[in-house]
Amino acid sequence: MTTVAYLGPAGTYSEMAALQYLQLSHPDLEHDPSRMCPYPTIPQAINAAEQGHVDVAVVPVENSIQGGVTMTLDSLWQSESLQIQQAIVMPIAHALITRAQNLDDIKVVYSHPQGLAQCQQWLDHHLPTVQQIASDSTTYGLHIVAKDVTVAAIASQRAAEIYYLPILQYPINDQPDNCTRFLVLGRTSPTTRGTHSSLAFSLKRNMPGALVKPLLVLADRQINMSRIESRPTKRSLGEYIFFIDIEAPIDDPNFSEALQELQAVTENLKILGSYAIT
Ligand SMILES: O=C(O)C(=O)Cc1ccccc1
Repeated sequence: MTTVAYLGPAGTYSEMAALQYLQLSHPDLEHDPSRMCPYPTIPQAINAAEQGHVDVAVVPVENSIQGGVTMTLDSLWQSESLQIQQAIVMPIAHALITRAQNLDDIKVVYSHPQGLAQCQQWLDHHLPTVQQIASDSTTYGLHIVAKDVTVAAIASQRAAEIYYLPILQYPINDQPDNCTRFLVLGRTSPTTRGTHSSLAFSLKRNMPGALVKPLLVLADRQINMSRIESRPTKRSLGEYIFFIDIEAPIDDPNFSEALQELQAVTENLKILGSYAIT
């Protein structure tokens, strides 16, 4: 039985992505709640998959407006055994969930940092003096919303239904085309043939042109990158790990040869997975 770790409690966008994954990968199976394993933070969900407590973890990795989810990128780099099995892109539309009758009655608003950031202009305009509290997930604050009529949370419409709480306004995200990419991480190689691959590497020395060399390997072989992002190595200021997405499967011969060449011009090269995007 496939078990799935995700950022909880129930009603998060990660849970919606996890349910979509189960439906796509096991269309014949009936929905079984015991497959769904909520964790309070993204690193804990990833760790559960790494330790083998669950089969896969479904975690957000990038938002179309806010960019990379740094916790996911950092955990992936540190992971010894996890591979990206699949990517899932989901549209995200946020609701303001509260028992308050008017916006004027709201004193505090809770959400995940991505939720607050994706509604920043709306908040500045409609709730300029309200205290914003960043929490581990969009649904974390809903138990407080249930008790206190001056509290609101930014979460999904589905979350409002699950907790039987009213929506005062929807949608409140600043950009209508707000999307988040989620990754399915597991200890085995993906079963379906990939179309995309992800790599991460650190550089040998902090010297002029160090990043150009790996990029030239890809450019010379006409290999298209669909994303590049850097994160600090945490060793010393100014040293970075680069995360790169490639529009090619890992078993493409041209790409396999590029990987050999990349070994020579990087310090530590990690293949994070070769997978399909749904
Ligand atoms: O907190 C959630 O619901 C998540 O799954 C993380 C998140 C938050 C905001 C947008 C997309 C994902």
